[in-house]
Amino acid sequence: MNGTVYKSTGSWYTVKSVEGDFYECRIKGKFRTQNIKSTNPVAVGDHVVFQLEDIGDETVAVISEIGERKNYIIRKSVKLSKQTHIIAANLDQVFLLITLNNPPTFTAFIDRFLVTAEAYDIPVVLLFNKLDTYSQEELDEVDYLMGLYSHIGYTCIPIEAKDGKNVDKVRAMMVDKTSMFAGHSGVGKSTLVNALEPGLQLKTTEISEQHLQGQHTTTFAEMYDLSFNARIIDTPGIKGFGIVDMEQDEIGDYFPEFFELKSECKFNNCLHLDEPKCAVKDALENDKIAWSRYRSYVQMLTGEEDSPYRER
Ligand SMILES: Nc1nc2c(ncn2[C@@H]2O[C@H](COP(=O)(O)OP(=O)(O)OP(=O)(O)O)[C@@H](O)[C@H]2O)c(=O)[nH]1
Ligand SMILES: [Zn+2]
Repeated sequence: MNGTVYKSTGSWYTVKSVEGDFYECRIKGKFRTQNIKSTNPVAVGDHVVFQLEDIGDETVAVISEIGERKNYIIRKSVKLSKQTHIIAANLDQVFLLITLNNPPTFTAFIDRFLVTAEAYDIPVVLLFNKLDTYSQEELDEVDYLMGLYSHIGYTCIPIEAKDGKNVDKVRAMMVDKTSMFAGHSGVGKSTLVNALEPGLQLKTTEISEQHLQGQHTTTFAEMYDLSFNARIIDTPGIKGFGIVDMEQDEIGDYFPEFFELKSECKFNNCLHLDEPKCAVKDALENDKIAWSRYRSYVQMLTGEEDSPYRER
């Protein structure tokens, strides 16, 4: 049978078959995990093949194969820093919620997130939330940012999650897809999910209560079916994408507007810093590339880890 992994606890996997039934599955033997040193061979979102097998008196569902992943997001395992933990696989899109205030979302954070998503090969949609709380000046800033990012090619939607404004636009984009929501704590992720699907209880609060009690819990991602033929992957306790290891000369390729100009730079390995005849620097001087984007790029390149804009 074929199915998709909805939940994983480390030894058991909840799989939904294409027929729509849920099975608690085990895995058997060793899996080739596409050259990733990962602590978990099967992740939420994985497409799997499984069989019902009789073991003794019991019938057990056993996963025997994992389909090729179109993308996946990983974290370093806490205990074994060289090993990684696959959080989720086969995401169609991630919605990044952005607020100018309460909390502030800096462009450096947005850009770092976008670069990581480009590296993971996951499309991002930018949702500018809490528009009802902004002054005219802040609304102008939102307009500017939406212009900037939509020009690069990212879909931008202004929303008010609390009173449901434009939530229908988000819903329409989610149909037939597997999505994830990201953004700083307090940007309105839970509020938006509640507006999209009233009554859906995600694990977020449960986890933070456990944290308050000082308990260490491993957080596992979980997939949920929504009533309008959409799926979301909830990753309790995980706010951003973390940091992907990237080679220096690869970072610029994940800024789409830089990548587009790269072939016009004099040197094909141009890092767009002080090289002569750099098309990216030219575009920057001519206001065709935003300074905020270039600043984020240089920050990532030079690894200014102590920057106040660093991802939380
Ligand atoms: N005024 C206004 N408040 C909003 C809006 N969206 C969310 N909020 C409020 O912002 C606060 C934080 O929202 P949450 O949905 O809990 O934020 P979150 O991103 O889920 O936060 P974490 O669970 O910490 O990651 C709540 O008090 C919401 O009511 C909005 O569009 N307008
Ligand atoms: Zn260049």
